[in-house]
Formats: sequence, structure tokens, C-alpha cells
Amino acid sequence: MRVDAADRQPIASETPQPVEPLDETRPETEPGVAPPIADESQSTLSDDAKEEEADFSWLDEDLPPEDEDEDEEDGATPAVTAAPRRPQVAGDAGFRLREEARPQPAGPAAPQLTWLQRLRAALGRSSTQLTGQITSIFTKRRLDEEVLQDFEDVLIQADLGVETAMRITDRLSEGRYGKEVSGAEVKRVLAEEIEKALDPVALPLELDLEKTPHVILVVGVNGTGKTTTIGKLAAKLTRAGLSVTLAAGDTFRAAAVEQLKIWGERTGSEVVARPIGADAAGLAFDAYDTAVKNGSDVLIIDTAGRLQNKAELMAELEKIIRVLQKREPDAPHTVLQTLDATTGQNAMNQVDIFRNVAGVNGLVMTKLDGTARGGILVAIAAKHRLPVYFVGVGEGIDDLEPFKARDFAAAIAGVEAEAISESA
Ligand SMILES: Nc1nc2c(ncn2[C@@H]2O[C@H](COP(=O)(O)OP(=O)(O)OP(=O)(O)O)[C@@H](O)[C@H]2O)c(=O)[nH]1
Repeated sequence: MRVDAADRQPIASETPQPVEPLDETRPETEPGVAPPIADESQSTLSDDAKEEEADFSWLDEDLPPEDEDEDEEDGATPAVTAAPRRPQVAGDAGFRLREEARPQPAGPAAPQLTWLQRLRAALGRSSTQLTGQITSIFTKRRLDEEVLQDFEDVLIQADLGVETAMRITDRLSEGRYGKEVSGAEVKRVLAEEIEKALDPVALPLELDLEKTPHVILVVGVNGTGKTTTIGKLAAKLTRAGLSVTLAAGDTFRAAAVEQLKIWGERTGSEVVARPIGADAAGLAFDAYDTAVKNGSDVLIIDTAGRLQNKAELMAELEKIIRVLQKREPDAPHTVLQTLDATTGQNAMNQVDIFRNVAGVNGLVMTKLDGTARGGILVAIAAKHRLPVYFVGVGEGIDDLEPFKARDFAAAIAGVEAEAISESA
């Protein structure tokens, strides 16, 4: 079956948001009633519990073999009136089912404007800064070395990366050297080149349901939005009719566990949690079994992100992966890294680190709203060429959007998407 689809740094808010049960998405879950938490007896969290770390050395022993055994519209909360009995995934949901047997209904026309407006609003600061500088550089000046150098500097300051900045200035100078160039023309060239850089990485998340559960391990530095992204993703998947189990693998922070439980309630997903300080690999192992037992299509595992204690964190991630592979050799099927757009160049370095240790094979860029540093996504795409599945444009449940190269390029360059398509 195929489905496409240290020490802690301070974070903006660790307070779980109020619960708004998504009762319409999962009728089998009573509105407002929390789904069962695996091993409820252990779910009470306390500092004392840190002392009680279980012995998971048995995980290193060989295990007996296993038995063989959205209609989301662009940028808007999907109008779900009844839970689909079978997954129905819209073409633009940002993920897709590989399984041929799972049909993709045509669905209603997507309200593109809503999504574009949201993206433009999200990238407003990145775009305003960049386009303002373009206007001041190019007004009443002929294209010469000095202008091109000023332009290149602006692009580098906008975090687009040296390689992309040089490609854009080269392309601009082609046939225009010595001439006056309008700001509109510069923005169009900018948008086209950004789209070219992003297009290869704008891919839907592929969920392979041949062997359920499809395991998604979510990694990234703390505060980059792992838990929030997991919640938003669970909402997308459950709305499409897939069943999801969540594993609270950030066993270092009580607030992260509580936050995940709330997302579990909101999305009707079972949450597997352990006391603070518990072994994250053991939890992942149990969560896999829980997801098998409850028939989940997807298991999403949260992790800690204490980069300051790098050796310990990396050992923990490696152990989680090793342990999961005792159950399913291909797990985790997706290793998703969250990147906080507001951290600019740091985000690039974080990909270097987590890619090596955890085998990251997909990215989600969060907090694109309210940052002037959205350009970093272009530099990361050019360097790492990893798929970017979604972008986070706010803290709400609907603020996770499938990544679309053209829309992103147009929004950041401050042009209409049609302007790119006409001239590209
Ligand atoms: N504005 C905005 N805020 C976001 C976005 N994604 C996450 N956040 C906020 O960022 C903060 C940190 O998010 P978390 O999901 O707790 O991050 P985390 O990586 O799980 O952090 P740890 O649990 O500490 O490892 C929270 O206040 C979120 O609401 C986004 O796309 N936009």
C-alpha cells in the first residue's frame, strides 16, 4: 500500500493551548474526551520519576520476528462534515497515499486565494525588507558592477545563500548590462530563480502504508516547533481518515508531554507517554507496538532536542532508531526535521548535525510568519536538497501548509504567482 504524501533553550510559550476537540473528524472518539493514554498508570509526571529510569538494556537483545501480518483545501480548515471511512487525500494536502487502492477524490476547487493570502501575510516581513531594498538599489540606476554587487549583498543578507545570490545576479545581468532595469523586472527574475531552487524540494510527504504503521520520527532543536508540528500533522492526517498514534518521546520536558496529550485529544489520536526521565527508545518501542495493536496507519514520535548536550541527544536518537528497527527494519520511514525560520543561518547548521545522526529525509520550516529570514529556506534547499514537506505559518492547528515552490517564491519576491508562470 502506498501513501504519498544540554540545556534547554527558552521557547516562546510552553503553556499548552486550550483544547478544542475535533469531534467531527473522528466520530469514534467522544468530543472532548481524551483518547486512551498508553500505560496510564505511568502517565503522572513528576521530577521524582526521573530517578525511576527503567532498564531497557533488553532492547539490545535480539527480538523474535514479527508476525507477517484531506480533503484539506489550500490554506483553509477543511469543511469536514463526516469522518471518511476510508482515507481521502486531496492532491494538495501535502502528503499522499502510495496505495493505488486508496482513491484520491477530486474534491471541491481549492480556495487558492486563501492560501496565497496566508502565505503572503506569513512572508510579509521577509518580502517587504527584500523588495524595499531592491527598489532603492535599482531606482534610476543602470545595471553595472556596483549595482549588481549591491544586489548580491542584499540577497545574501536575506539569507538566500551565496550560491543562489550569485545565480540570481548572473541571470539578471544577462542581456540587461548597462541598461536601466525596473524593480518589477528584478523581482520577477528573483522569483523565477527562487522557484528554480525550490522546485526540486517541494515534494509531498510519502506515507507507505504497505507496512503500517508508517513511522515518522520528528527531530530538531528544542523550540523549533516539533510538538506543534506533530499536532498539526496529526490533524491533517486524521482529517484525511488516517488513524494516528503519537509518542511523547521528549521525555525531558513535562510541558512537551502535556502538549502532545492535548494534541492527542484534539485529533483523536492515542498518545503513548511515560514519566519524565524515562528512556525515550523504550517508549518508542512500546509506541510502535501500541500503534500496531490499535491499527494505526501512522505513528509520529516526538523527540527531545537538547542540542547543548549534543552527545547525549545524538546517542538517544540513534538508540530510538536502532530499537525501532528491531520491530520494523525500514523504520523510521520518515525522519522529519523541524527548522525555525527565525534562526536564519543556525537552521542550516542544524540540518548538517541532525542529517548525519538521525538520517533526516524531510524538512518542515516553522515560524515563517513574522520573520524577515524566510530566505534561509532557499539556501537550505540549494545546499541540502532535502524535501520540504510543509511550512508552519502560525501556532494554530491549520497553520501547517504543504510547501509550494512557486507560491513561496512569488510571496518572498513580492510578485504575483502568475508573473512567474508567464515568463518562466
Ligand atoms: N508563530 C509560530 N509559532 C510556532 C510555529 N510552530 C511552533 N510555534 C511555537 O513555537 C513554540 C515552540 O514550539 P514547540 O512545538 O513546543 O517546539 P519543540 O521543538 O517541540 O520544543 P521542545 O519541546 O522544547 O523540544 C511554541 O510556542 C509554538 O506554539 C509556527 O509555525 N509559527
